[in-house]
Amino acid sequence: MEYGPSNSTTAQIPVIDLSEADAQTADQLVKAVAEYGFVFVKGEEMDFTAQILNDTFALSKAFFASPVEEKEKGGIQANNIGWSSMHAETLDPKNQKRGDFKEAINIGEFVNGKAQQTLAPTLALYEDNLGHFSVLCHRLCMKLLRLFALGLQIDPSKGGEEYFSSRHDPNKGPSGSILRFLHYPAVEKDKCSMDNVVDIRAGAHSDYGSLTLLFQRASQPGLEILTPSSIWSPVPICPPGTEADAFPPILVNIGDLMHFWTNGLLKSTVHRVVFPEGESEDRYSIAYFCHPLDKVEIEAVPSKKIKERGKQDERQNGITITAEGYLKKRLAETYGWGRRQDAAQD
Ligand SMILES: O=C(O)CCC(=O)C(=O)O
Ligand SMILES: [Fe+2]
Repeated sequence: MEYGPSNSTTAQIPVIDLSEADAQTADQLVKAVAEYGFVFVKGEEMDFTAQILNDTFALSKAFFASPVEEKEKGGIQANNIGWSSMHAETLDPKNQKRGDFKEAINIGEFVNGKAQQTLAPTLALYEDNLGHFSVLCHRLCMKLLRLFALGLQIDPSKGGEEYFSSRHDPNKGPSGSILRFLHYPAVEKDKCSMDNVVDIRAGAHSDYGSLTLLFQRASQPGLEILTPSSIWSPVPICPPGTEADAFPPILVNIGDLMHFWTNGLLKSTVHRVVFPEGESEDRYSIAYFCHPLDKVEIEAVPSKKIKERGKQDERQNGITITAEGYLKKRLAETYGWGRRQDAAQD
């Protein structure tokens, strides 16, 4: 069913206000991601403003509009950083004949406000703004990670509320966290064939890391999630009650690493991006993929809630892996980089 048709009813993803970052909010948040794998968050003190978002989207647009030769100079590398051209990525290889109808630029971590990669001239001019945006994203992720730990009732002697955030602290070492701009051009209907699902903007997949933030533009839909009953549901951009907000709430989803770490309590959900029905415009989205520090061992989380759930822990089957090892394995599977002969089996 991972390539089935879309339902017309939008997904009922909860919207949570983070202004009061208390135990009740933490509980709501954990419940939402345990059920849907996705949640919308809002709250003024997050430091994002409509202006910052508009400027960042404008920068993304300018980058994608720049000459191919310029973008190619920073082509994607095995470290997952750089520009991936149209169709270069195939997120659902079993069901796609052509690669995703998208291009993307992955920007790695900033160190003291400086990008650790050569930025194309369009982006280089705004390095400070990009660095600031990436800091705001990470700050929000740290806040969410604290709330997850609070909601999961992690043993205070084992790190308590700081259990996840301390393992994502950029001052303690590098991680695979990525700021990603995405561009999905509008395609004429007869040039793509969604009916037999040959072409898709982003194939069905789940994200790899701890959590992802996603920023969308009000008139550019396309994201869908696979619901537990195997139905594809469109994700609204401005869910009910947020229409009057200065900008749409930020969409958060759980990645596979966090799913594995919490033994499936915080759930990663399969999603995809489709061509909307009727007239469409280009879609621009911005994702922030938050990963633990490379060296972090993904050990069983000392949480009362996870224990109470009583599901068999996958890590008891002798699996020990670092965050870096986990990410490398997933990237090899997506891009065929450094693929080992046995990669498909594990
Ligand atoms: O553009 C979007 O809405 C989703 C992007 C996405 O799912 C991804 O890059 O992992
Ligand atoms: Fe994704």
